[in-house]
Amino acid sequence: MAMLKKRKRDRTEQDSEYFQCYSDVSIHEEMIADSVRTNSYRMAILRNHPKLYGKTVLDVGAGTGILSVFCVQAGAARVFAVEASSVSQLARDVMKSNGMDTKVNVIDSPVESAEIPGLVDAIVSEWMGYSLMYESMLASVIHARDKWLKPGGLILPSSADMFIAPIHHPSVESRVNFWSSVKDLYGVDMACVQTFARSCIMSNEMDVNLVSPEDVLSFPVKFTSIDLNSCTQEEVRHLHGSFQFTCFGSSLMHGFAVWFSVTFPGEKNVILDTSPYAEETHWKQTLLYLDDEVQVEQDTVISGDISLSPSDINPRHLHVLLNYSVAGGLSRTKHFHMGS
Ligand SMILES: C[S@@+](CC[C@H](N)C(=O)[O-])C[C@H]1O[C@@H](n2cnc3c(N)ncnc32)[C@H](O)[C@@H]1O
Repeated sequence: MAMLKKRKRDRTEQDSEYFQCYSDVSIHEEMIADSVRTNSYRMAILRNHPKLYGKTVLDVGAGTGILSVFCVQAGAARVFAVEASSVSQLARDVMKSNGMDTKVNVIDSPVESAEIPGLVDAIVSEWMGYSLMYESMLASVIHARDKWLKPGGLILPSSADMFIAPIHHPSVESRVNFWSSVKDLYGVDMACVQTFARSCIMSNEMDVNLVSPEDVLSFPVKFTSIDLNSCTQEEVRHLHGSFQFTCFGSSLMHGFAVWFSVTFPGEKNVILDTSPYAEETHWKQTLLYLDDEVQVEQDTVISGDISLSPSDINPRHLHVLLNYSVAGGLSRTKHFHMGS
């Protein structure tokens, strides 16, 4: 029997599949309902009222249009709301419902092929995916910035930082231990499934999940930063950074958590923080599990490096390469995937 091989789709097919995901209401519902996300954008846009008043704004990936509405509320004279998925129709309805259809031009197109008359004073975009780079939407924002943003124009958000920390994750133990509890439930001994369960959980797939602050085993390390005013396509395609942690105390380490924050400039910066120490967002944290848990003690040193890049099969998907060593032991390498 012939092996089924994953067919590598061409870029157009991948993009239409990607925009199709944004044609459903549930993803927009999740984003708008994420009050940490939506209120951070709202506050950041309204606080930039002195820079937006009477100005022209480009909203890259406008979705249902809420950020464009905030821009008009902040005084923008004209907003180009560019949206490639079919929800652009809804954005148009939202503008009408809010009496903003004369100020906001909804453009149904990928930003890469949009026609914008002239340069803009500001760009706003919510482009961040899981682990910041999943979906690779930042490339579209950079494209728009280089083509349409006036020199010295405003870009919201203006920077992004990525963090990593070693973690304990109690769900690994509870899911593995579930198999030994089956005997109490139904009288059938299924403890032999535990090893398989552990290998499935601690796989090469990245897990989007929440980490409690008490399960972070050391101070986190900021391993890379992006300046949205100046970053290039090449720089953001491969993000890389190193880390060294000193553990707080005795614990079982299951892996690493990765998260990001973005900063909006203004008289007072607004920071949208997706860390385990901040209020929960729909991005949660991204977990990278080791193959086997490791016992760490107070002052155990964990060092290594991490790289993020688009997957070879689909550039919207994410590949992470992690090298790490615990207590000066053997250096280990693990590849992780999100999406493919
Ligand atoms: C994370 S959502 C944000 C939606 C909206 N701005 C909000 O804050 O609710 C990203 C949106 O950008 C759109 N998008 C992604 N890449 C795009 C591109 N190259 N051109 C136009 N729209 C794009 C997606 O279809 C999606 O609706």
